[in-house]
Amino acid sequence: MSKLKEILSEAKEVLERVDETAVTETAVLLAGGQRIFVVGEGRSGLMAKSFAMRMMHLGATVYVIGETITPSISPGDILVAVSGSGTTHGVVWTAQKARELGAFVIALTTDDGSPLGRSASRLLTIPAATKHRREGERRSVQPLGSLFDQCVHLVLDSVCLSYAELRGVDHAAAYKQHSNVE
Ligand SMILES: O=C([C@H](O)CO)[C@H](O)[C@H](O)COP(=O)(O)O
Repeated sequence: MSKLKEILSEAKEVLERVDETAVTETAVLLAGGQRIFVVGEGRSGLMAKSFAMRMMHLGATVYVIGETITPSISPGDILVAVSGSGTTHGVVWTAQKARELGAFVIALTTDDGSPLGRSASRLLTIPAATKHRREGERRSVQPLGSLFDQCVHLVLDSVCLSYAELRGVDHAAAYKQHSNVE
């Protein structure tokens, strides 16, 4: 099998096990109009940022934790936390702190029982391999958490698609929000 086909086959297997109702419900929650914050480290953080960018195009008020222009989090805000392992210190700490501050936390992780999973108000479980290759975790031919990253990206794009439908944002409206200084 070609490498590309192998990756597609791995991602398909994981995505078929993602709870689509949870994906739709996530979009409904986000379309509620609250401010959205995202957090993640490394490649998980890049997936979170990519989601934040598209949500901005779709009209959401969205911030990336750790950026200089990110304001304080308040009750009613939603934090989307991405961590394959669910144990990355900064992400777990941010999720716990956000809950204490009254925010709603949506976690994307492979492990519902992880510290991040246990800190979340709602889970979007992605049953992929992580960089730790823990016992019971899905196998992958790809290095580190690549399979998790790919699947998170597609799941969050699916959230974006539902969000766009719910908010009545079409391609033309999203395009208007796209940077015009690049
Ligand atoms: O960057 C990462 C690494 O390359 C694995 O693919 C991870 O995303 C980063 O280390 C954070 O880990 P998790 O919080 O377990 O996703």
